[in-house]
Amino acid sequence: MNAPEPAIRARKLRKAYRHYASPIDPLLEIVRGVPRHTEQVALRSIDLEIKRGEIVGILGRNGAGKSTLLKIIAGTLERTSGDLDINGRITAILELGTGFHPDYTGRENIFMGGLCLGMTRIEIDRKIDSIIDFSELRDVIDQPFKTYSTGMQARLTFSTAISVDPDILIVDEALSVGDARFQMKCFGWIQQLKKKGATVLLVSHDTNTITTFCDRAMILENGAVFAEGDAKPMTVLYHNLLFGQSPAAKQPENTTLESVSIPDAAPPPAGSPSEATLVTENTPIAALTPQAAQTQAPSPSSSQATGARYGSGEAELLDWGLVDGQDRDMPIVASGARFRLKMRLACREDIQDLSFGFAIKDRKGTVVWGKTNLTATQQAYSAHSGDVLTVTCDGTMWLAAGDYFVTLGAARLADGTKIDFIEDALQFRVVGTTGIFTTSIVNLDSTLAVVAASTMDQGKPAAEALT
Ligand SMILES: Nc1ncnc2c1ncn2[C@@H]1O[C@H](COP(=O)(O)OP(=O)(O)OP(=O)(O)O)[C@@H](O)[C@H]1O
Repeated sequence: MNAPEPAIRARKLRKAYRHYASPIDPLLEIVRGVPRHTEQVALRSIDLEIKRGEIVGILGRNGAGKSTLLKIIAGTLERTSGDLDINGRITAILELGTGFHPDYTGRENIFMGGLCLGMTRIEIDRKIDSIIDFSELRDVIDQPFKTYSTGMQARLTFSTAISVDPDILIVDEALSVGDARFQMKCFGWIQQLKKKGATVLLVSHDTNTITTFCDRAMILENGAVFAEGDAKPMTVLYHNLLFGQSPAAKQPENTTLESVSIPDAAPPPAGSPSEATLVTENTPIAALTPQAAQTQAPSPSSSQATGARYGSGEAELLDWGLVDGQDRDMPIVASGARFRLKMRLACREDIQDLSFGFAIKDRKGTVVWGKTNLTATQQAYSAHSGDVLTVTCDGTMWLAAGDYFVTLGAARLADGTKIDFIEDALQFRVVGTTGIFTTSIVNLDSTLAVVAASTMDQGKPAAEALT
């Protein structure tokens, strides 16, 4: 049996924009037959294949060629050379309000947008109520589009675009301007679309969005596919690209990464994890203790994981860990146990505006918790060359069962420059969450009670009947 046709297939896709010094130059070029332009190559030679039903994320720095690629796939921009096969009805949300007229009302713009998307008037008439409902803009739908906030424009653009039930949906950052609740609604709709077998191509600079929603991701760099593979390793690689060494040193062009294999957590330390004792409960979170410079070598713990490391080098993390009350590594943490996250940072220079942070991510790369001295104390910290700072963060593990990763490091408060940051520096497993849904994300400290009230209680306030 033949493999099903991919939704999108590109071979040697190239795009060179022409720059003319003067508006008359294109005409002179034709008349005189002599080139009067310079070329900006936006896409060099892109090969890609996207299967039906896949959600693929595209990452890349500013100017990498993402929008150019999406516009060519969407058919709004001509390619210079190469082959492109598209199988299915395509809808693209490339820029907010594209094709929408600022003086027309929201309702009129739904009509115009719908016609541009290939719907008939009858089809639009049939769908307009559900479009307005999805946008949640019924109160202002008869006001001019130009009076809408950016988020409201995003709602109308998205709601109109998705009403055609596309086979292929292309979204270029447009969702990032909507508020968080509307974004969730859109992503929920995208998941539904995927279940129906549609293909989604999503550009986002937000790596959480990529790991949460995408099956695969692709990094564009300098107009070429730098790497592609499972979403999670691609986001780690992308961080490397942004903050680490030069791309050439990290990953050869056009290579495919295998998915990150998450090793099983090591066995628990001596003593059952459920016996994990309180770690100095009264120790303040992010207690920062400057100490005399120490030369102790890093001591890898059993829960150390691997991840990208990047930073300016003004200070260096010496060691880090997730430990219990006796300072033992906790590769396995019982739900409800106290824990301490810690790291030691050796300063090579005087640093006036230090901030430190820990974040916990789940297997998909979604940050499920994070804390810095800024959120905790709203203060930056000053350190001198030669200081070794010990940073600790104590807490109670109320995450649901599963595997998690800790990202940690130090940054400058003023401009966010990373000083020494390690993605996924630690890995741990939470166990012992009985009595909650296996799909739970957190294990809230909760009890379930049922009170049977007789019909005699009717008329009493519900709260009273339940106490
Ligand atoms: N209309 C244009 N005319 C000339 N050059 C262009 C044009 N559009 C894009 N470019 C150039 O092509 C390259 C790729 O641009 P593109 O917008 O595709 O990048 P991008 O990855 O989407 O960037 P960003 O993340 O900033 O949106 C850049 O060097 C840009 O300057």
